Amino acid sequence: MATQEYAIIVAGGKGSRMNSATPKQFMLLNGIPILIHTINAFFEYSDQIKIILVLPQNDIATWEGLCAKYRFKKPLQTTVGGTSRFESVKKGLAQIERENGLVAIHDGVRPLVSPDIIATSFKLAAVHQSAIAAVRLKESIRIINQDITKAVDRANYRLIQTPQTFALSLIKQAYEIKEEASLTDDASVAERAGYTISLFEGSYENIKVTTPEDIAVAEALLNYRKNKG
Ligand SMILES: Nc1ccn([C@@H]2O[C@H](COP(=O)(O)OP(=O)(O)OP(=O)(O)O)[C@@H](O)[C@H]2O)c(=O)n1
Ligand SMILES: C[C@](O)(CO)[C@H](O)COP(=O)(O)O
Repeated sequence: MATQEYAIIVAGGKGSRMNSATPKQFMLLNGIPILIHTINAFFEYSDQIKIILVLPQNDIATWEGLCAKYRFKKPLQTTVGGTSRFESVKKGLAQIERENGLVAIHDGVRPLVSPDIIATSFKLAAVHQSAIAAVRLKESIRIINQDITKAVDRANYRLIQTPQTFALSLIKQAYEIKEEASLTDDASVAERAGYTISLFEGSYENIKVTTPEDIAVAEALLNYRKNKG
């Protein structure tokens, strides 16, 4: 691996939409915490990758317990997150001293990311400076303006996922901009900072575990994968 590859796995959120006492990144899928599935996918992609894991301040002890139980091939660097995803990513980036290399920023709660998707994101980011996983819409959509709704062409839209992989210098510079609520992902931050965004085909399996039914969907997808072989 000529270029150093990093992954920032953001798991610093509270999971308020999940309505669970346990933050969703620590909830179990087939008996294994969501975050462990996510980390394993990155180590399956490469054992040379440097992982920076962003955690909630209150869950460091939970994490230490998981480390003792799951014993990763390589050590991970950890840091405490902030009050928004933007702040958590920024804190993750601050852990990387180098300016050259590539970094995949990934939601800790997307446990079904595949090593292939991670590999594609690094390959494309090496060429285009950014590589953002995205999927086509499977349903019709309408735009809403007060009481009036209007059909729009779904072919003009994409659902955006992570990993969102960038040249390190680009994304470090981009994250110097002021935070705004509309900047919900890293591509929005890079775009606001003036950079062009490159998309690539993500996967419908790469769901974000957000609300309670997503746990059942994620487990079903894990089993689907296992049976597919
Ligand atoms: N302050 C935050 C907020 C979010 N995240 C991470 O960003 C990813 C995507 O965010 P989301 O699904 O919105 O997670 P939460 O913020 O935890 O959920 P909610 O919005 O329902 O509270 C998650 O892996 C989450 O842990 C983070 O690292 N730090
Ligand atoms: C980063 C992200 O997962 C891309 O789809 C998404 O923007 C996070 O949004 P959320 O509202 O914070 O879950």
